[in-house]
Amino acid sequence: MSMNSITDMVIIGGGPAGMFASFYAGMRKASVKLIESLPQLGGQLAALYPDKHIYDIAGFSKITAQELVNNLKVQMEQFPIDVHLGIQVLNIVKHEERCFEVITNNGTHFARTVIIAGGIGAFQPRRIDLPDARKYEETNLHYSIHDLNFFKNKRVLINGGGDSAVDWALMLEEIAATVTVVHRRDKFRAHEHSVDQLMQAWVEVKTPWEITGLTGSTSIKKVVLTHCKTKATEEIEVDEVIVSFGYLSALGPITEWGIELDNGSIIVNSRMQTNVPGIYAVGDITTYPGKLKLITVGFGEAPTAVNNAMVYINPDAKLSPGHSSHMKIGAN
Ligand SMILES: Cc1cc2nc3c(=O)[nH]c(=O)nc-3n(C[C@H](O)[C@H](O)[C@H](O)COP(=O)(O)OP(=O)(O)OC[C@H]3O[C@@H](n4cnc5c(N)ncnc54)[C@H](O)[C@@H]3O)c2cc1C
Repeated sequence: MSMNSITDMVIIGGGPAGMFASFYAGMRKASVKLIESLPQLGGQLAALYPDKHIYDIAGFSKITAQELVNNLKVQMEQFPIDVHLGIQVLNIVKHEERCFEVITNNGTHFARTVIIAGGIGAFQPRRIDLPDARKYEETNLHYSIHDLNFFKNKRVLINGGGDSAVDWALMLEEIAATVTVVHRRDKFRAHEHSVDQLMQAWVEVKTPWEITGLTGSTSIKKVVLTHCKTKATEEIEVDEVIVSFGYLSALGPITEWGIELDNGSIIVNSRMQTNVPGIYAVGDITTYPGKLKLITVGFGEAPTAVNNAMVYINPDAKLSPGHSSHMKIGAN
């Protein structure tokens, strides 16, 4: 292994704490890989409450969670952060001083230091509970949308009653050949305004129905629906099925990495270092006396972890980089 194949920092978790830590590490000229299990950045903000306003971020009287995530992305993009989405870190193995092997479900990365910003754990979509559903994930069963054009002129069925299900239906209305929304309750949980739009769109809305069967050899050809009250059934031919039941999060493997925990949170010292020298932690996943699980606290912990990690990598490095206002960053 050449020294060049070792990254200065692997940051685990692309929530606000991991994103800001990535930016800050970039500002300190560290090479950085950011690994996130979801297909998108933003952690709880993007997954759980993108449209809600947040009022306790310094300098913003209010900002929506998704806007804050977008701003963090712009800030990060000033540096060549190597972002890996849809990848879950399974284990960290320490080989020698300043060499950690970060093992994921899609390969291994070597790092001089690791910063864990895993929040409340790796998010996974809440899956539909039907036999064979997992095999269709290889073909036409989706839990998120990456490219709307993929659905162009296709017959799309969306299952779910929250904001994502309704928003996706409205976005696909103009692109797909047909859009059917299936929800097991009569009432949607989405914003009233979006639900009104959905009812006026040419989207077919089927409530209270649920999916009780999927048929097709390698891809779903037909979806079996059952009416939740009358138990009547019907079949719909489809090209693509999108399931939007929200997310589950689980600390899962993080608890097995040999890092000292207290009640599921990682114990850190005032340098944000764990019991394993060279592994740091920031954000909701950390604990210490007086810890508050707030975005702004994670933002404060990130520079502490990064600057101390810089000294761990090179004991001659300065702990404080000085003030950013003395630096020249970006185009201006
Ligand atoms: C409804 C709601 C409203 C809130 N409102 C506010 C508010 O107004 N103000 C405020 O300060 N806070 C608020 N919070 C709390 C705030 O969202 C959290 O404090 C913040 O998200 C923590 O950021 P984080 O980066 O530490 O973790 P997270 O946002 O949880 O991000 C962690 C990321 O790490 C990823 N991850 C975990 N394990 C792995 C792994 N093994 N491999 C790869 N990726 C992994 C996860 O998928 C996740 O994306 C709110 C929370 C909720 C649920």
